[in-house]
Amino acid sequence: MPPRRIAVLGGGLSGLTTAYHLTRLLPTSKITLLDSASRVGGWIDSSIREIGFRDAEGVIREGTVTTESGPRSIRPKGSKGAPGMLRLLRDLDMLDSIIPVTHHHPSAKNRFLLDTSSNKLTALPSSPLSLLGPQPSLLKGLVPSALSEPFRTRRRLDPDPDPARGRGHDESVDSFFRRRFGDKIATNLASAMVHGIYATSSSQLSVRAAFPILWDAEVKYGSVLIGMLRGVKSSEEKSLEQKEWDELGELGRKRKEWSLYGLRGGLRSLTNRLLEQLIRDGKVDTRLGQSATAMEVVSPSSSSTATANADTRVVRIHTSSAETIECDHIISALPPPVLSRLLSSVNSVRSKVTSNFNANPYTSVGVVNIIYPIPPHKIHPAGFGYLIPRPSTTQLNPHGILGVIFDSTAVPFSTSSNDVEGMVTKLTVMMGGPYWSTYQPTLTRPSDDEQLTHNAITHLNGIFPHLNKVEPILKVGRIHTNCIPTYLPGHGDRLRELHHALTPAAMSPSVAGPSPYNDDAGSEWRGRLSLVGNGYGGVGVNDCVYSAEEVVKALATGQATATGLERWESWQ
Ligand SMILES: C=Cc1c2[nH]c(c1C)Cc1[nH]c(c(CCC(=O)O)c1C)Cc1[nH]c(c(C)c1CCC(=O)O)Cc1[nH]c(c(C)c1C=C)C2
Repeated sequence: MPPRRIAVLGGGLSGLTTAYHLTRLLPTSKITLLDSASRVGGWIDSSIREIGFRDAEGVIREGTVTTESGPRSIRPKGSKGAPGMLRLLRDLDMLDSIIPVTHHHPSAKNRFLLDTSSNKLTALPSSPLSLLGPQPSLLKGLVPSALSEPFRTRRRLDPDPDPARGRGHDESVDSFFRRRFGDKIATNLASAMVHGIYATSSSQLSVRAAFPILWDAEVKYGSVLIGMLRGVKSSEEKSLEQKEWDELGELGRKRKEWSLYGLRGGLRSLTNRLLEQLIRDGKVDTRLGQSATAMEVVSPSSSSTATANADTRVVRIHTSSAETIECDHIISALPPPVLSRLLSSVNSVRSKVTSNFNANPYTSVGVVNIIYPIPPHKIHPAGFGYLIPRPSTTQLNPHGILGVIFDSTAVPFSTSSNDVEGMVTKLTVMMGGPYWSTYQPTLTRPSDDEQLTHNAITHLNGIFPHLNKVEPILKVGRIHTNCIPTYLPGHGDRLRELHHALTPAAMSPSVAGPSPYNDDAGSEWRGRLSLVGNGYGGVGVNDCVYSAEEVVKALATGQATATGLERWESWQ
């Protein structure tokens, strides 16, 4: 029987999408959504800003521009959640808001790395043809490394004593690339890619959790290159995916031409629209500015007629406004460490349920949006932006810059002929992450947003000297503390353990081997807790939408388990 009363914790994209799907698939259930913030959206943070400036001819211009300090674009392929995201946009009547960026757009073709030894941009190869000529210093050796990769020996899947290389079932991205492609590619390409997605060190991040396709390619074909050419998905997976795209009709075909897409008004237009829909439907009790402070599994309150046995126990949530909410099921979209604190707030026994939630560190990213009153072609090449590989010493990157997004050309937000988007240059500088935590010597995290902004501008002036003479019209800095989890090697093993620990006892397979934990502790949560959000199966917006939809489907169709971690059942 699906739960009657469900509480969703967290009002970011994952929590809102969960609540939305609950209203569709479990329309008679009583749904409560809690978020400590007074606004929804979580890390999605778009702003429409009014600007005024004098252009090169001295004419005063006024208008609005969209800036993003979190995610800003969506990929129409390459992740399980890609069709679900487009379905969501269609069902919310938002297809007109899509701004497609086709494969021919400069943003799709021109991506750069910054060589910190020369402060020069290096174009990443955009096609096999571009690999034929001489390669710049950062990419020297790329072609021979790639061509020799299929002949490198395959990883032995036995236990490895080096924790950085995992437990034989996993290893870090850095270790994987060193083995398969050599030191140069690992240092220059893999580290930059990891900066641009996870804002962390490639030596810490699990390759299997973050880039499963690479791992699977080696397991299946003994080579990443051959795996990429032949594809790693089973024919069953491929036909299920194709079915989802076919169901989207013309949209499912059109998206093939897109490299990525943005949304008019920024990604916040999606989270705002979700909230609007929840309010309009009136089926979700949305409590903003109110968070859960503790949770426990208890016998129903005295007003209830049920008897106090294991089957009738309920979840009691204590909230920051000193209220209590009773429900049958929790769907948590909170960061796992925050959830762990809530779970152990009443019963503080050390269990797998609580300890595995705390296994991954989180990275903090400084984000600075800057707008200059001159068009982009006067400043930078048209393209997506640049990433900075991990330098040999942090002194070569004294402000700990991870990358810069050329927002004016990455996603063309311009919506009408009389707006000012095309007359200005929007840049976003991303910094921090491992420079503030793991890279040695560690750099000091700026003490305030002003220092952060100053560092971003100093960096840009060094790369584009022309900017030294131009005063920005707008500069806004913000540190997103603990915004992206770093999935450490062994992430999948820990999620499988968590899945078992949260699965109703009758369904739970026994996990072999001695355990340092009291495996019974936390067992009251079995069958009462589902997990969604970026703490588990991917940090992208598509991943978040996917995890939300899957959990709701599992609950609504009365699946044996709905932990949200079913995928890791087969991880070994
Ligand atoms: C707040 C900063 C973020 C950084 N990474 C992410 C966020 C939200 C998450 C992310 N970024 C990318 C992916 C890949 C898959 C995808 O969904 O597209 C993920 C999961 C790629 C990416 N990297 C940058 C951009 C603009 C994108 C496109 C997706 C998006 O709009 O977020 C640039 C970038 N992101 C980060 C850094 C340090 C960086 C540097 C230029 C961290």
